[in-house]
Amino acid sequence: MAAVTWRQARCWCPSLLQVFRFPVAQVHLGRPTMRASQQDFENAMNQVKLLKQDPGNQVKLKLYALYKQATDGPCNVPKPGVFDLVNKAKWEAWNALGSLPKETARQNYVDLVSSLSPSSEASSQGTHGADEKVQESKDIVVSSEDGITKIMFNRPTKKNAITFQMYQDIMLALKNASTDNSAITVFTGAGDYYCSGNDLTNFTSAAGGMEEAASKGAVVLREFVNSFIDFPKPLVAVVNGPAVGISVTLLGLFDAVYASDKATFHTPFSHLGQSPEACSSYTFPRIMGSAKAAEVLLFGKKLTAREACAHGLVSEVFPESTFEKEVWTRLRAYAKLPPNSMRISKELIRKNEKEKLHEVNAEECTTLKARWLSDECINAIMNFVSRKAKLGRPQSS
Ligand SMILES: CCCCCCCCCCC/C=C/C(=O)SCCNC(=O)CCNC(=O)[C@H](O)C(C)(C)COP(=O)(O)OP(=O)(O)OC[C@H]1O[C@@H](n2cnc3c(N)ncnc32)[C@H](O)[C@@H]1OP(=O)(O)O
Repeated sequence: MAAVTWRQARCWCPSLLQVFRFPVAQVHLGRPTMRASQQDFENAMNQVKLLKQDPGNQVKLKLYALYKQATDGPCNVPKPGVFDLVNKAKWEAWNALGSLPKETARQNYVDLVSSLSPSSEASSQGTHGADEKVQESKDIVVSSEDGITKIMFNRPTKKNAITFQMYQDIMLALKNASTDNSAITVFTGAGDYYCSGNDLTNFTSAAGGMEEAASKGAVVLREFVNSFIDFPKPLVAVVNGPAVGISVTLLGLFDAVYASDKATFHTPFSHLGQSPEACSSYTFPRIMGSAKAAEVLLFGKKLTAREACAHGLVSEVFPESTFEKEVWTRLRAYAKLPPNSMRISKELIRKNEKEKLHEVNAEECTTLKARWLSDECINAIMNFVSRKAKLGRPQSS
């Protein structure tokens, strides 16, 4: 329906940039709380007016929606009538942003404009077309095809362990995916593992002392998990092999989890002298019940894919031989569903617990920061780094 309306709108009004008339003078912004300042935002608005090439109606609608969200907040004006095609298309684009915070909308607006400017045309952030690589980074590969943005852990020689840079790349990928043309976003892993969790050398290789690394780690982790809590589109994990640590706990924030029958789910936090993250101290007991969650989070009990499915963490398990084919066929069909409807439904599902999730995330990060400085954790990491310990092997003291 939306596509038809938009096509009609294009015929009726070829120059939507004029129709949208970005009202620079009417901007009243609060104190910026994220990275894009008011000045960045205003600069971006001016940059839009200087664009040499028409960015296309889709992009203009997106700009309009982000601008309105950043300045007025969520759309709460009545929907224009069916024959008011242009305003209806604009309203729909704005309304689709749901409760996206003003600061995030402002940041996304600035990012979108910067991706349109000539200087960044050749940069890593491309426009999001079919089967297109949309983000170049060594260990996180982002591509877009058939309405699906795929974010792939791509460090198979290290079992896709997540480095500091990969945390940053994933946050950027999620931010881009939240406003690109795709309907759903999918995480998967390259090679035999889905992901072996946090790279245990993140802390040992960090510049500065442990104290500094722990403080930085807590900030990065909080921001990283927030980007999953706030992600507005359906988020799906295609778990192609074993998953460890944070790659497991994050699954509690996904909308669907499809697993190969060779996947396993392991959260060895006590073995590592650490504590749960990614809101799992809240999501896991809710998903699997407190008794099973305790086994998994306190005692590090590894779940098979079928066990994880029986306990509600996994949506469905597929035989390894047909896993990729079956799952991607299904996802391509899901990606054809009306995207606004999916976003709105997700928002309804998440709305009542978003605040709670942010609260839990903050508390888990504070707890982890202290854990990272504990002897238990430092010894466990040093044991791994010096190859004395690996999951499943007894730890030396
Ligand atoms: C400035 C600070 C910034 C910090 C940024 C934020 C921090 C947020 C932290 C959030 C908290 C997260 C917690 C977790 O995720 S806890 C879980 C951590 N993961 C592990 O404990 C797994 C450790 N790995 C293993 O036990 C085994 O490698 C594994 C069972 C996964 C596989 O064993 P296998 O025998 O099949 O393979 P190898 O051991 O030979 O592995 C191949 C190579 O990969 C390296 N590897 C694997 N996993 C990790 C890892 N998690 N971290 C670092 N390196 C890893 C392994 O060392 C091998 O490398 P080499 O070939 O060079 O020896």
